[in-house]
Amino acid sequence: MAEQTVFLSDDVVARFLRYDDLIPRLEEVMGKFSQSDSSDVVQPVRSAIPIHNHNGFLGMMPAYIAYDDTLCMKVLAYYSRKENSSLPSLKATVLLFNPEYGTITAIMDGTDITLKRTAAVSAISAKLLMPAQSDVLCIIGCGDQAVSHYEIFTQLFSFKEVRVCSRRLETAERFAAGVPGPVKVFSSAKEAVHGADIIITLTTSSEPVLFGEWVKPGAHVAAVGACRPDWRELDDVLIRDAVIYVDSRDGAALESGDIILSGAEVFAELGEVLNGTRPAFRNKTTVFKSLGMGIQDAVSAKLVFDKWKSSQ
Ligand SMILES: NC(=O)C1=CN([C@@H]2O[C@H](COP(=O)(O)OP(=O)(O)OC[C@H]3O[C@@H](n4cnc5c(N)ncnc54)[C@H](O)[C@@H]3O)[C@@H](O)[C@H]2O)C=CC1
Ligand SMILES: O=C([O-])C1=[NH+]CCC1
Repeated sequence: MAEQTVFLSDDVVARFLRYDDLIPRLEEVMGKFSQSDSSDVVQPVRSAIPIHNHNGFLGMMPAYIAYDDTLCMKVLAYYSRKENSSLPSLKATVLLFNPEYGTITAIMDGTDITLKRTAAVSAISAKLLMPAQSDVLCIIGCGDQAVSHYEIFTQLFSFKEVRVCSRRLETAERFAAGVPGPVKVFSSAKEAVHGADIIITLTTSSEPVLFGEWVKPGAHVAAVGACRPDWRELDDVLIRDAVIYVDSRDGAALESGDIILSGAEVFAELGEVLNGTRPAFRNKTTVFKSLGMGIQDAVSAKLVFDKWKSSQ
């Protein structure tokens, strides 16, 4: 019973967390989450407390996955940083428990888990919802999440063109110089998204950065930032005209400023599309509003721990 808690650094986590293992596990757990009659997956909406003095919040994300007997909790600290800050916006730590005794099996740095599982979930939304012929990908916001999103989107799909835009041109240029493939840098989001088939918003903005009148009809938008009830990344026109998919309806109703403040109706959870109980409207303009879920961290942490353990 008295196992020793192991500490896994971000390098170790990154070494054992691979997209090809992660994606099927995320699809499975999000599908189970969206089965209303299932108690296989337990996950409350994230609770958050403000860190007033430092312009941030602390979020707690517990989850229990009965079918895999995984008990986990991610704790994340998010900060609205100044553009020139050298500090990251997000620090996360993942606790993996022994579900029988309640002891802590592993404490992992949550950075790589958060980057990869978020990008993988956006890629799942794209697989289901982006137009069948998708040639142009546009990424708005060129921070840490942009790197993981670029990585998985260019691995899984073949785009003819990848465009990026950020609040400052230098940030987008630095991103373009750091990734392996060709990327077109834009100084204006309006120009960057013109004609794009898929747009990913990955900003720390609390005001809209993407407007419906710029978006090509039928495009798919994965909106990953704006995770508080009074923050926006999308304007009312886009969110009201699109078919809205979310990771969790309960999460969206409590945490997403884009949904709450626009009064938009959520059409489906991604898990419902995965289960085949709600359709994927590839021909319509779609938005996937991502907020992040504890169950996504839990399957990632279990995967990392199992791989690490079998390597010992
Ligand atoms: N849905 C989910 O599961 C998760 C969402 N997030 C969210 O993703 C977003 C990005 O996270 P990170 O990449 O870690 O942050 P970061 O701080 O590394 O990068 C943010 C980027 O947004 C850009 N930006 C800020 N305001 C902008 C504007 N008005 N127009 C264009 N670009 C702008 C910044 O220049 C920067 O390049 C954050 O909002 C974070 O909360 C992060 C983790 C999980
Ligand atoms: O799920 C997550 O880790 C986060 N969602 C928004 C900020 C971090």
